[in-house]
Amino acid sequence: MTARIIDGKALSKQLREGFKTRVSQLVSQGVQPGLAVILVGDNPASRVYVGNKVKACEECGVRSFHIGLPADAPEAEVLATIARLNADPSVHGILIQLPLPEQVDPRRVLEAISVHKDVDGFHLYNVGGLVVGNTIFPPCTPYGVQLLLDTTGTDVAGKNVVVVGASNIVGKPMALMLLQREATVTVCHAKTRDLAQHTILADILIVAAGKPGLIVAQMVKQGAIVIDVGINRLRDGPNAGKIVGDVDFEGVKEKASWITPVPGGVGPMTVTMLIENTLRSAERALRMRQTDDYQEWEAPLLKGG
Ligand SMILES: Nc1nc2c(c(=O)[nH]1)N[C@@H](CN(C=O)c1ccc(C(=O)N[C@@H](CCC(=O)O)C(=O)O)cc1)CN2
Repeated sequence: MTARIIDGKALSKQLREGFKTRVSQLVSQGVQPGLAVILVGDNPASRVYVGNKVKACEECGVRSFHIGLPADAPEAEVLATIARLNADPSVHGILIQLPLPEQVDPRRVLEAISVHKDVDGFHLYNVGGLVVGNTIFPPCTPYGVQLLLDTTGTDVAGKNVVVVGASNIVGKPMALMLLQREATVTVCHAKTRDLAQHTILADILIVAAGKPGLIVAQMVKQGAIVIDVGINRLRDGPNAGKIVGDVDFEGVKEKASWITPVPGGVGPMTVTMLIENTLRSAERALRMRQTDDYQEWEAPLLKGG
């Protein structure tokens, strides 16, 4: 059996078409959705990702504000930039591209973003919301994976899901989102002994470890759904420069029922869900303006955020 492909590029295209209608509706009510993207330094991969985010904004009619800060920008300058954007009503979403240079503490910076504009979903309030199944902005990559899984028509309730990788931006939130949907979730990480003994039991295998070729066919259950979140640029060998995931695609596709490619699987969905969250934020801002009552849909805690 050869797996069917879960096409993140195609789903992204379809979702972005729908976004254009939502943007028109917002604009007709006087709200132009806006996303601010902060890049500190000039990491080449980060520059590409930020460029993709700005391009996606243009495609969907979202106004983008690209703020570039030098690699040696002090943390105070980053915090001051965020404070300015928090107060700017034309900005509905703020994201700071990760990783950050070492002089800038990512936690301090992420906590400085208003929870109302935290479209990456990395603020502690949103992270905590995942634990109780009620977050304002789900983090973009796991949110995208959830939609990709939905396209297979699979109900995750009761399924064995194994998440390989326990990062704060993918593995941990992914596990919480699937637990909320009543999956039986196992999280594996760098210290996990005998990874294959876990992965072989997975009805759904989600891999976000950042290690090319980590998952090979013998580690995968026949008929499993395999989602590859890894994005690795090969440095050496005949394929140097090529982008690959964490899964040996050619081998595993002969065993899985569904599989995401890299590129063209999860990556494009990360950017698409960022636009979804930005639109959601602009729609919330409009509702707040119309009713002047935050408590109608959010906890009072948010009032000062
Ligand atoms: N503030 C954030 N920083 C980072 C995040 C994030 O969600 N928020 N995630 C990653 C990087 N990332 C988005 O920022 C990201 C990575 C890759 C892709 C993507 O579309 N990949 C393509 C291949 C790209 C290529 O050819 O180079 C694909 O998989 O098809 C989108 C977003 C870390 N930082």
